[in-house]
Amino acid sequence: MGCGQSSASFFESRGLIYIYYGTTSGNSSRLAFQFASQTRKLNFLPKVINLSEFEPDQISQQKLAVFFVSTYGVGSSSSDAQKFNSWIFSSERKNDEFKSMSYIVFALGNTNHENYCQFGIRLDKRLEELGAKRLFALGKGNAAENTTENDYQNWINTGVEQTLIQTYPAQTCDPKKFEQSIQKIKYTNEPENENLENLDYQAQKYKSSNTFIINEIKELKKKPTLGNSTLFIDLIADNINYKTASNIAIYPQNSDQDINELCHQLRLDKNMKFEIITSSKHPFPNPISIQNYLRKYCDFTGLITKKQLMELSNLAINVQSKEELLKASSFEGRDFYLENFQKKRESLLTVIKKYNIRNLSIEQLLEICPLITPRFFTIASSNMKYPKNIHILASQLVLHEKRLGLCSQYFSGLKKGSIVKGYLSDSKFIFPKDPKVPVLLIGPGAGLAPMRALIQERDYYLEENSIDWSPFQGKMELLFGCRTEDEYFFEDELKNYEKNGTLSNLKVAFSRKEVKQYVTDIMDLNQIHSHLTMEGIIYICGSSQMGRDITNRIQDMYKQIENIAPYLAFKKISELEQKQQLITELWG
Ligand SMILES: Cc1cc2nc3c(=O)[nH]c(=O)nc-3n(C[C@H](O)[C@H](O)[C@H](O)COP(=O)(O)O)c2cc1C
Repeated sequence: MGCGQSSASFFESRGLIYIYYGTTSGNSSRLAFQFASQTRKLNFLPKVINLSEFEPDQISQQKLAVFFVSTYGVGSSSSDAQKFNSWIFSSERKNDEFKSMSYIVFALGNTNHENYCQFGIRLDKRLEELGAKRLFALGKGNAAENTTENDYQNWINTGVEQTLIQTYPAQTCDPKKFEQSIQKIKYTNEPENENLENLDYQAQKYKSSNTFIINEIKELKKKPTLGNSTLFIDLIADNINYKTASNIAIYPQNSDQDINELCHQLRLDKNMKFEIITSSKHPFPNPISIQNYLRKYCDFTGLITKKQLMELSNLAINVQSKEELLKASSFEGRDFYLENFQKKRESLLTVIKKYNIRNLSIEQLLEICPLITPRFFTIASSNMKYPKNIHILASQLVLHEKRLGLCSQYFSGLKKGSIVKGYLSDSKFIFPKDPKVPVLLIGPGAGLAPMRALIQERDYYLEENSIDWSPFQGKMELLFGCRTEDEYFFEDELKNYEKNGTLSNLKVAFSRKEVKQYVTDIMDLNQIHSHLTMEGIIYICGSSQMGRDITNRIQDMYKQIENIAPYLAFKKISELEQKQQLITELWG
């Protein structure tokens, strides 16, 4: 098909729409592609571009651009958008440089973080400052409750599409002039081709990622139960120079069981191979077998989205099923969706089984299923102590009624010798600028991961009698928290570090013992005050809720000890973050 979707509108188009995204864990790219498919249906010609590939001399001349950008750190962008971030906020930009552009921004973030959606908010303002015309009010997607995708859909429903249609009437166009990105497939007998060249940013990233062999994988909890288990994974990292306490992103895969169930339900022959017919870049290497597409790329076990429900409602044969799916996909049916789909963490797989949908094609899967995105872990080892191994800790996630999250499911099927794909990226756990300052590490549960790496780093230099070279020459103290002794990870190792002087102090809070304590209860506020006065650094890792509780305690400390007003105590937290005296990495 040419420009439009139907033969009647074959030569009709509303023109090019540039859709930019900046992402780390894939949410922004997922929405960018979803938006592209929605605008394509409106006869626009979408061009999806990762912000790492923006063209400085062209972007400001583009007439219509939509940005999907996530926030990381102190109002900053994801790392792929860093270059764009510096460029657009540079004082070299002129006030009317973007006067030809109309734009819309959708910001992704998480309300558990201090700077909710800040990068998107800043970008939205900055484009206006540079003369661009804001076509629609900024949208925001909140990952805190996993509602990013539905926040997006609700935002779309407030009139984004109507505004676009009204502003850009369809005009006759030359279909050859525009690149098309409609994905058609063709079944083939050709061999699978892992080396396809013309890949988009995400696929390129996957292709160029490293492979790691599992050296050891074991449970850390003495009495693990479903959903209360933490794996220790030791990956062989020969020839890979990783940074202590940095991040590793791992690509999970769907299990044989889920693939078989999906193929059985949709009557797909998993050994059939297909190729994607597109003049744009490919989302993954192909030709590929259905089973490999489903295993490595198709995310069909994530929370079902309203868009997927809408597509499934078109395919349901039973009238009641059709109505229910349609209701769940609608704005009015949001409570119905929440109760029956979101809370139960239903996925495309569970819904097609429940509603007996049998006629979903590979083309439709490509259209409505996002690609599997990597999961990030903070490295739990020091590259000085373990130069050839990367350690991670992975807590198990149960979605609903014994169903595991994709990555937990993937890890549960791995053993010594299994191969995983992933890549390294920076974390916020940088070393102190002044190695002599004291550091306080707070990392309950799996939040211990980066702390263990930092402790190992100091221990390495002490063992080598070369503490003057260590990035941690000042005192190092650890506050760890868990429910009972059964969950006291690396107990012997940590006690040893205290014994040999690597740790000046090791304090553990048990939340399920007679005296219930959380890490916040073992924080000595006077001591923390003098720690910060000495320019000491506090590293925190764990759940967002725990991170908030800890920063609230630090605010209490300022109120009590310095006797300052609550808003000033609050401000102190951002100041500490800016001065890199408070370094946090939080999840959930
Ligand atoms: C290490 C880390 C830091 C984050 N920092 C912030 C932040 O400062 N402000 C915010 O609103 N969201 C923050 N987030 C949440 C992400 O922006 C959110 O999960 C978003 O959906 C990610 O989009 P992406 O998958 O496209 O990267 C952070 C997430 C992580 C993992």
